[in-house]
Amino acid sequence: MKENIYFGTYTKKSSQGIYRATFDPTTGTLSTPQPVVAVENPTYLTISPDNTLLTIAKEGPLGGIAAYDPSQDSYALLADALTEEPNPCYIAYDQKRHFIYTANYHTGQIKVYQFDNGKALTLCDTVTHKGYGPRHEQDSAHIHYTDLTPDGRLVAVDLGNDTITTYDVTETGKLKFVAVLKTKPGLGPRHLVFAPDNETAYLVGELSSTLSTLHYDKNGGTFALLNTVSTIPENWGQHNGAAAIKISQDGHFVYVSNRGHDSVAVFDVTTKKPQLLQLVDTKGAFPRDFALDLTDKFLVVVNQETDNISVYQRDQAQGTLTLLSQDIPLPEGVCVYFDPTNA
Ligand SMILES: O=C1O[C@H](COP(=O)(O)O)[C@@H](O)[C@H](O)[C@H]1O
Repeated sequence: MKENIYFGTYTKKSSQGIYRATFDPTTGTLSTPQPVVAVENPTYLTISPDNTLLTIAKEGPLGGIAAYDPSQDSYALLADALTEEPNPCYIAYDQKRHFIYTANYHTGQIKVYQFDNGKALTLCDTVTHKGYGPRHEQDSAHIHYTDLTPDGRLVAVDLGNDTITTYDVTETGKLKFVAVLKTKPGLGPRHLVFAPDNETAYLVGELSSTLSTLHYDKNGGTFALLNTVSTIPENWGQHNGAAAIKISQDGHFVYVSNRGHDSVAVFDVTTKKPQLLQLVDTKGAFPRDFALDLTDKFLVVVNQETDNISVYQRDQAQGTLTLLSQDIPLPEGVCVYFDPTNA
């Protein structure tokens, strides 16, 4: 069965908003993405299990989130929550509690919304981080990611103050601080993924171009650092900002995109000490995001600055990638999302 794939974009140049394409997992063929939702800066998106498209959104000076109905081609707007502030950069949905969480890089804030009946978005809580780091990009807190831990806490990754913070979520959507891990100064943590064992997490450091292995202890809600490796070659002398991180369904391989080196780094993580297997050229500039398809046999990456998508076949036993295509057009691509509801 063909898979639906959505692309979030910046709309600073020619992009019209959210794009959708179909992906054939028997051949690895991706159709040319077409615009489906006209919205400013849908830079991150997700689809809830009950089939609501939730996205970062902007409307002139207002920033926030919006919810659309993807069951019809009109993608009717169900609800939005926009206020006078920069738009966030990450959105997550909590199916069990019907909450939505956002991370805002610019304000250093996490917001929690209730999404009842799929019709109204009510703000339940706002948490503001403080602090900074040694790099010029770390002038203040810059939360880049917030999502659920496997045991239902919330974890926030702050690039600005080099922290990984865990929160409990109350029934009314309030966040209660649990614990914080301070990384090496200047690491610039951006995103993390959990392994299927639910106690190992892999963290990408944007400013340091690193991949760190963390141990998550669900009893105390704490993270501990196990090791850190580079995502780029030692002799790379130009700018690089590591960006997206994904893990294979079997938990054996981790993938990280490198903006600058313009590659995807492939790691074997079977021993929990990542071993670099491959650095594949993304055939474009600034690979901001990528995703493994629903079968885990392919990887699709968007090159933000060259407006193209590249597709790779993934060897499921070895973890390695082989380029299949590199010239599928997509303006200002920043998010790749396979719709899990059409699996
Ligand atoms: O990875 C990055 O993300 C931040 C946050 O995204 P934004 O769309 O909320 O601005 C961005 O500012 C930064 O340039 C980029 O490297």
